[in-house]
Amino acid sequence: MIAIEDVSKRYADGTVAVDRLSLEIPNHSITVLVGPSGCGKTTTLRMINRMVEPSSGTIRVDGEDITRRPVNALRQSMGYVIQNAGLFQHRTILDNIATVPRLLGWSKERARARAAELMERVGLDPGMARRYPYQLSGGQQQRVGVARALAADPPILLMDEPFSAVDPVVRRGLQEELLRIQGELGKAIVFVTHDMDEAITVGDRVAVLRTGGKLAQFAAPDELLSAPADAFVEEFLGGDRGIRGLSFLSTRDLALDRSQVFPVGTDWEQLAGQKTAQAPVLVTDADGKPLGWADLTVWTGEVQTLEPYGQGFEVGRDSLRVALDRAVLSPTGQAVGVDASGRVLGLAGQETVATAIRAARQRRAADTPQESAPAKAVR
Ligand SMILES: Nc1ncnc2c1ncn2[C@@H]1O[C@H](COP(=O)(O)OP(=O)(O)OP(=O)(O)O)[C@@H](O)[C@H]1O
Repeated sequence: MIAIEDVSKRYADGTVAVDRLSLEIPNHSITVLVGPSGCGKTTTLRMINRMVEPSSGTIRVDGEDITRRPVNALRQSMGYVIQNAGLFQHRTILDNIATVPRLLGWSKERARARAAELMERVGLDPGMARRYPYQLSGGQQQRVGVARALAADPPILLMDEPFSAVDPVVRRGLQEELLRIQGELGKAIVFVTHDMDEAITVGDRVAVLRTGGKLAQFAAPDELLSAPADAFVEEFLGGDRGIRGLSFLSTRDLALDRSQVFPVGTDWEQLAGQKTAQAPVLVTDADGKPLGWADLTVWTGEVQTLEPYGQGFEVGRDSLRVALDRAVLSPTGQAVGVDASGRVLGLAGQETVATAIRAARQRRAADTPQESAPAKAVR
């Protein structure tokens, strides 16, 4: 654990960048520092690896005051990733990644073998090993930056706006990749961004700083969205925080309706005469996978041309936000809930989703353990 205890930083010109900051950053989690430009995020991060020395206060790693450790040893225990990756332009991708192991005295072969392993881990094609940074896209360069920071397997990873310089689509890919890697490696990651959406996507806990380097709120993303500490945090979170908060509520307990789901081979003529046929029905293939919507109210002797069902949601994996989105976009107002292999489990209309939202809110208000556990956004 990294413990920042009552730390302040006043630069030589008198600027107070960080003001009496206290934070506990647990192992095996991603802690995000977020806030407007100049609020002291980078200064805080750099005090952890002693690129900047605090004016007062103490920082401990696993209980030990970091000023007691030799700076080199401290930095080797912390991978560091910066915006634009900061790669060595005259070195190949493989040798960029092998930099720290080589500094630690590993043989060239061992360091390169480790670098090749890391390329695979961060999703880089092995064919890129011999290329130079300028021959890679911005997103690929960032992956190299992450691989390089992980090369000596440090327990701590410091990331300063690592994905800010790439376009939004690539950025989302990098965020997902980071979460996947973290799921495998379980580092203590401190991640700086000025983008609240990014903070909420990658963070287990988010520290919101205000100008002048003061902590405004330190909380799990769903708590930030549902209970911002003050007007500053609320404004920084931006609009539609209610809808965004649905990303943290699971579809696991949705009351799905199966009464309007029928497989091919159903006796449609008989069904057309029944009450169920007054609403659109979802037709599935023999395997239970959705084919499309059919309208049996105007029976012409065969099933009307099927209307595409659009996209479904995976029950338990996707969030209520996704389910609501699918219901809003559905031609029938019903979202199609499927299992991991794509078979239909049932339908959920907007009202069903709204009921699930109310139930989740009530559970949260009652603070049952199920809802009070630190939440990571489902999809
Ligand atoms: N070496 C320095 N000397 C004097 N002031 C500094 C120095 N480095 C940073 N500052 C000031 O300290 C404050 C915090 O800067 P810092 O870079 O930590 O903020 P930040 O939140 O990371 O900003 P950004 O999002 O724009 O990168 C700013 O007012 C900045 O101008």
